[in-house]
Amino acid sequence: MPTEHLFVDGALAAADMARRIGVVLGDAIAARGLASIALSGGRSPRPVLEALSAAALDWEKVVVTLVDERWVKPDHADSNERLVRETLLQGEAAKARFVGMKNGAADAYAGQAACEAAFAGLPWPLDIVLLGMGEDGHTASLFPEAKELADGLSTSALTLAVTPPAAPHQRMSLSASAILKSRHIFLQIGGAAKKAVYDRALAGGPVEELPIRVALCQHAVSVEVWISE
Ligand SMILES: O=C1O[C@H](COP(=O)(O)O)[C@@H](O)[C@H](O)[C@H]1O
Repeated sequence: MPTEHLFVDGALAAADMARRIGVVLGDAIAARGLASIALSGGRSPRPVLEALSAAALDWEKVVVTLVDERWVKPDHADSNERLVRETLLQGEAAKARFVGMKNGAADAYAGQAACEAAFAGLPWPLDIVLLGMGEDGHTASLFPEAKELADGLSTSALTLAVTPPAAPHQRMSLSASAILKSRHIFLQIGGAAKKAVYDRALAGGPVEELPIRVALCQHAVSVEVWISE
């Protein structure tokens, strides 16, 4: 069962999540000399990343990467790399080592091998994988009904290319096995619609129906969830 942090206000939830991330990264640096975090994109993480950017950490010892990426140029409005650069990687936090998913290949499928090679060089297990969730139950870019979902749930590769059935842009995503190669999974759930999906996912059922169950219905990695109204 995940540890739930409940907030009436999304801004308070984001501030608390940023504080907790800072503690875990600081502890990792103290214990191992290095900290690592994989970040989700979309709308939800923005206030968390802005707050985290101000954390008093030895940022040169932090590796920042992505849980998923849209196959668009890094200056595109939908780029998760752009989100991370504009929010987290500012001031002292710009000293962190960023490893993105997008490369120069023409599409995500052609770019997967180079992305996989880059991700093989990350310090696994990652200290934190920060997940979001769509109202369809997708997490990272593991979408229900995507033709790549079965592969994403079973492959031992760290990454895979995905075409979302109903969302724009090809994606690169962490696989389920990579998400679980982590010391902590943190999840953001904002609003009543996502809370209803979260409750349904927790109740159990096929992971193919609600891929967020990759994180919620397992016992190998501790999961903390920040829930706001
Ligand atoms: O497409 C994506 O969606 C989910 C949820 O995004 P949000 O905008 O509803 O917060 C996100 O976790 C994922 O990383 C992103 O690429």
